[in-house]
Amino acid sequence: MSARLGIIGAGAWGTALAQAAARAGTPSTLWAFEPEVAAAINETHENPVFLKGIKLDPAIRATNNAADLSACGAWLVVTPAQHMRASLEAFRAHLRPGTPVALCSKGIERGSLKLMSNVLGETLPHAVPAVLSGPSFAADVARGLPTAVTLACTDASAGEKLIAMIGSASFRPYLADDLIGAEIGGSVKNVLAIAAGIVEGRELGRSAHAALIARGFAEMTRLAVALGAQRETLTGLCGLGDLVLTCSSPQSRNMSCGLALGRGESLADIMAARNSVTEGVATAPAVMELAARHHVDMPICEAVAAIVSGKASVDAAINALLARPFTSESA
Ligand SMILES: NC(=O)C1=CN([C@@H]2O[C@H](COP(=O)(O)OP(=O)(O)OC[C@H]3O[C@@H](n4cnc5c(N)ncnc54)[C@H](O)[C@@H]3O)[C@@H](O)[C@H]2O)C=CC1
Ligand SMILES: O=C(CO)COP(=O)(O)O
Repeated sequence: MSARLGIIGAGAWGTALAQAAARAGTPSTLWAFEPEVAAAINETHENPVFLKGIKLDPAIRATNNAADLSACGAWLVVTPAQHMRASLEAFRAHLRPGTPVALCSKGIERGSLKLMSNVLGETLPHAVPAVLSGPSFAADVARGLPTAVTLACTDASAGEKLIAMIGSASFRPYLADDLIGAEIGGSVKNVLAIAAGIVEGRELGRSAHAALIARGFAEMTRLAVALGAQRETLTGLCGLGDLVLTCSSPQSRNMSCGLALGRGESLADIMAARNSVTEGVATAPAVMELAARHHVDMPICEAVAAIVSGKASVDAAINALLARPFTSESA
C-alpha cells in the first residue's frame, strides 16, 4: 500500500486533515474542487479561501486532477454531503479495489435520504468503507490542539491502517465498528446545533440549553437505534462528544447559523454571507423524512426542519415545542 493519503475536498476540514496526516508523517495529495485553491496551497502553503491564516506542511501536495489520487493507499472524502455522490462518481475510475475510504462529511443526502456510507457503496462499491467523525473543529486540528475522534470501520486492519496514517499525539482516532451510529451522530448533531444556537440567540438561558442537549441526544439515539446502530456508539465521541462541542460554541457554523436565526436574521441573509457549508440546513428536512419513515419521534429536529424550510417562524416553533404534552423521559 502506498504511504500517501488521498484527500477529496480542500475545504477547512479536508485541509486540516491533510495537516493532521503531515503531523503523523504521512504525505498527502489534497484534491480541491476549485483549481485556484489547489494552486494557492501549492504556491503559498496556505488555504486562503477555507482555512486562512494557518501555515500548511509542504508535504501536502494539492491538485485539481482526480487521477492524481489513483496512487494513494487510502482516501479521506471531505466534500459537503450534498455534493458527495457527484464527487465520488468523478473518482470512480481512479480507485484501486480494496482501498480504505474514510467518509469525513456529516450529513444525509436529500431526496434519497441515504447516509454517506450508502452513497459510497453505490458509487465506489470496491472501496473498504470507514467513517471519521467526532468533536473536531478544523482550526483546532490544523493548529495541533488535542482532539479525539471516532474512526468506524468493520475491517479492523483497514481501520488501523487509516489510524496509523492520520493519528498523532494531538489527533487521536479511536477505532469502532459502527458506521451507522457514527454517521447519525455527526449528521443529527448539526441539526441540534442550529437549535442550540436559536436558544442562545433568543436568550432562553443555560437551563434550556442543557435540556436541549439532553433531549436532543435522546432523539439522536432513537433514530440511530432504529437504523440499526449500537446505542453505546452514540455515547461516544461521534455522538454525545460532537453534540456537546457543536451546541456549545459559536465557532460551529451550525450553531452560529442558529444564533443568527434566534436574533431575528433571515436564513437567506445568513447563507448569503458565508462561503462555508452549514450541513444542518440541508440535513434537517432529510432527518425528518427518515424519522417519519422509521416512526421515530424527533420534535427538536422537526422544529429546526420547519424553521429552515420556512414552514414555521422561530417563535411558533419554540411555542409548539413547549406546548407538547408531558411524557416519560425514556419515551
Ligand atoms: N470544518 C470543520 O470543522 C469540520 C467539517 N466537517 C465536515 O466536513 C465536510 C466539509 O466541510 P468543510 O471542509 O468545513 O467545508 P468548507 O465549508 O470549509 O468549504 C466548502 C467546501 O465545499 C466544496 N464545494 C463547493 N461546491 C462544491 C461542489 N459543487 N462539489 C464538490 N465540492 C464543492 C468546496 O470546494 C469546499 O471544499 C462537511 O460535511 C462538514 O460537516 C467535519 C468535521 C469538522
Ligand atoms: O463538525 C464539526 C465539529 O466537530 C464542525 O461543526 P460545524 O460544521 O457546525 O462548524
